[in-house]
Amino acid sequence: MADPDWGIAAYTFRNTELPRTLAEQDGLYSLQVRGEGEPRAEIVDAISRAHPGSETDQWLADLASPDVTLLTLTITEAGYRLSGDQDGTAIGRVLAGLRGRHRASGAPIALVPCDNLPGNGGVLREAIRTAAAGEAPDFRSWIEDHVSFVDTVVDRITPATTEQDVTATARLTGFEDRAPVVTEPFSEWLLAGDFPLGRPAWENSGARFVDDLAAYEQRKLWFLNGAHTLLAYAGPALGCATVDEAVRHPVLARLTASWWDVASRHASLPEEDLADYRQRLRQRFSSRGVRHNLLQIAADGSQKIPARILPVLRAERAAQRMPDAPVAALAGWLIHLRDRPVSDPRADELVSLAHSADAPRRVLSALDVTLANDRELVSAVEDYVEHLRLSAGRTV
Ligand SMILES: NC(=O)c1ccc[n+]([C@@H]2O[C@H](COP(=O)([O-])OP(=O)(O)OC[C@H]3O[C@@H](n4cnc5c(N)ncnc54)[C@H](O)[C@@H]3O)[C@@H](O)[C@H]2O)c1
Ligand SMILES: O=P(O)(O)OC[C@@H](O)[C@@H](O)[C@H](O)[C@H](O)CO
Repeated sequence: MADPDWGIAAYTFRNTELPRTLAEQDGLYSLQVRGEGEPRAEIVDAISRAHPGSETDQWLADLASPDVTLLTLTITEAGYRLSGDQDGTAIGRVLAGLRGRHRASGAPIALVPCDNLPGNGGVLREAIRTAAAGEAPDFRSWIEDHVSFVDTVVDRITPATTEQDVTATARLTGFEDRAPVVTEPFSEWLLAGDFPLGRPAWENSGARFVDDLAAYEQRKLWFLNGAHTLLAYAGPALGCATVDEAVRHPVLARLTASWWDVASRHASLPEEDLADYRQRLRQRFSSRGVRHNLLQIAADGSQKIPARILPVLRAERAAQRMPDAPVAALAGWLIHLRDRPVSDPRADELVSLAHSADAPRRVLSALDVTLANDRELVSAVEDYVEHLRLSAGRTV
């Protein structure tokens, strides 16, 4: 492990099976790295304890303890949304933990979101501030002074584990592991922010600490996640199920390259850097080592498209251009909302809009009213739905 002086107390609030499985395995799990050559596996011993979120007292005790110096969160993009009642949400649970910490020791803490959101540290800060609006003033000012919100970019393609992964890992390690993780060889973890009570030596495992990661975050969200989103919606419309299959489809390969060309026009990093990242992405996406299911990536489009696709599309429309790749992503999303099981915090509203008359405009307006008022764009999305339908040779 990166730093044997540290250990992780892991909590999952929705999946009650995983902490039980991990506890039965003494927190050990195997990491299988699959690239183009032979897969390799290692046993990870970073987790000291695993708890279901129902162990509220333990959660509160951990967060109150000054021995706990940081909290990472991986709760998907949708996890940062606030609804009326915070109880039972991830943000509500973190706030309850901070309240206890303030009362108990008042020790500072670093919060480290690891989800694919632009400015994820700032997003978390705003969510906590909003949730704490009705709290006592001294607690609110303690949050401002003692809680550090760290920005991160986590870049490693790690699809959900399948039963085949479980079997293959057992064959490789000889260890019967019910919670293996399968990933690719590439990995990049960037962090920017303060750790007031210290942190593990993550740099020993390749993490990089930078002052400002906005340009890297933009590159990752647009080039990797934006292309994933494009493929997740246009891919199934053309009969593809996984990322590696999709990038071998001639129409999708061309759209992906076109997306990267368009995104390059507006990205902040130098052209050589973007070209190098694209080159690596081509290899990463086409690897048959990790089979990344497009329907997994298709979840929560309403939370992902605004960060990954719309900034580039807006910049292109401002320049009076109509690039086909972002239009294809939106058209594919419309087909997805009509035809597939939709997992999204706004699913009911979006599915109903997608089946309404004037669907392209109304679905777009759920994301951005200005874009929905762009008649040329609405009509391009409508035409692209038809184009995908004809390309697939099926009725949408
Ligand atoms: N897997 C990857 O390749 C990868 C790489 C980089 C970043 N990420 C980020 O991590 C996130 C999670 O990916 P994962 O592979 O760990 O997925 P996962 O399905 O294994 O874990 C998601 C976790 O989030 C929880 N969750 C889901 N919706 C939630 C909500 N509304 N509120 C609170 N918790 C919620 C689930 O219970 C689960 O514990 C992604 O959405 C992405 O933002 C993933
Ligand atoms: O649910 P998402 O779209 O945020 O994530 C799905 C994949 O795009 C994502 O997990 C990538 O594999 C990851 O971001 C690579 O670093």
